[in-house]
Amino acid sequence: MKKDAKIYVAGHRGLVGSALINQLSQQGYTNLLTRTHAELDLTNQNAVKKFFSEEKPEYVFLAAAKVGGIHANNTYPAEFIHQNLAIQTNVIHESYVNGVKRLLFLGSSCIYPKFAPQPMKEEHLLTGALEPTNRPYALAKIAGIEMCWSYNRQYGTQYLAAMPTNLYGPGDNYHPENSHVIPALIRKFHEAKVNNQSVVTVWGTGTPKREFLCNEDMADACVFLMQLPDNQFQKLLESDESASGKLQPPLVNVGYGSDITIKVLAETVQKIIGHQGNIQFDTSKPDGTLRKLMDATILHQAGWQPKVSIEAGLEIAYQDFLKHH
Ligand SMILES: NC(=O)C1=CN([C@@H]2O[C@H](COP(=O)(O)OP(=O)(O)OC[C@H]3O[C@@H](n4cnc5c(N)ncnc54)[C@H](OP(=O)(O)O)[C@@H]3O)[C@@H](O)[C@H]2O)C=CC1
Ligand SMILES: C[C@H]1O[C@H](OP(=O)(O)OP(=O)(O)OC[C@H]2O[C@@H](n3cnc4c(=O)[nH]c(N)nc43)[C@H](O)[C@@H]2O)[C@@H](O)[C@@H](O)C1=O
Repeated sequence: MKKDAKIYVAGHRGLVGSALINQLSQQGYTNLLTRTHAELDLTNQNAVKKFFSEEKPEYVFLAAAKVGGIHANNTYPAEFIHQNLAIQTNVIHESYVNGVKRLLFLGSSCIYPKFAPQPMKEEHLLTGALEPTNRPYALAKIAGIEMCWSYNRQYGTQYLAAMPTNLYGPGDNYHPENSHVIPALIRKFHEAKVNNQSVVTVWGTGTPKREFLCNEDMADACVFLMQLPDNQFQKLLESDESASGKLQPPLVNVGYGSDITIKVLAETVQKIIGHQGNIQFDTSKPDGTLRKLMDATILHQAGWQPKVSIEAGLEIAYQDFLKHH
């Protein structure tokens, strides 16, 4: 990507999109193209068509999506499948029609089977049943991967799908019910501290494990992937050398490398916030997948590693929460 290349960051005000804008700006990219949701509804086929034909971006980071935690996914399944299918279909197709050089589609670790072997490799896609709490979202993301792969095969495009693990960081959504676990716990422990409440309720049993990556690292990995020289990028698109010997979609895992239980996460957040008191587990709430650690060997072999530890990342996230609440 040349420094003056026209780069469209879809979803630039979101957790990942905002970090992408920071990362690209810091690296000297000067021609960033953005539209807010109000300016361009990516579920609107005609609006997306008009936007791409007028603007002709050269590179696309597709970080716009309907996103939420376990409760939101479970409560609004129709919105999750409809909006994600529409956004990605419109953006991927118009990228093809308008000659976009490279596109990075962001999926999610929930595309892998609920009981996939751990750590989960790219080749585990479509080898078993999905976790029910986020199946509509996961199926939309799987369709997005298949669409990237199909366009690459039929039209020779260069569309790569990156699968992030659970993300957090500055600019997160701190909604009490609809957010992911880290922003939810930051809010709960902070509110308990300022209101002198001794007990904080954490959903589920506390035993599920999650792998967490800071949005700054996620954006760094996305830019790293899009900057790969042609031969290396092409190799990721055509990675058919899996252990199973089967053809593989253009898919790459983006993870931190280790996971922790929700109980340990809650205790860590409690300590960082300085809340004194007890944690109680509400087992009427779903646990979701028990474990979903990614195997990020492909990305590591390409030369990328995360930089932000979970403790450092949680500190940064809490400071961001304090700035805005
Ligand atoms: N956060 C996480 O833990 C994980 C995220 N991912 C994936 O990473 C990507 C980025 O997620 P994240 O940054 O967390 O999500 P956010 O919800 O923070 O940001 C998504 C962005 O997309 C925009 N958007 C949503 N719908 C539309 C639409 N119809 N038209 C235009 N813009 C729209 C939102 O705008 P507005 O808010 O105004 O609607 C928002 O700016 C997504 O593909 C997500 O699936 C994958 C795994 C984990
Ligand atoms: C990234 C990923 O995010 C979603 O999946 P998830 O990993 O299950 O997401 P989560 O962050 O919401 O929960 C993680 C764990 O944490 C527990 N938990 C405890 N207490 C709270 C709590 O207060 N809020 C939330 N949200 N969870 C809590 C919760 O019960 C669960 O065991 C997908 O739907 C899908 O969107 C997706 O791809």
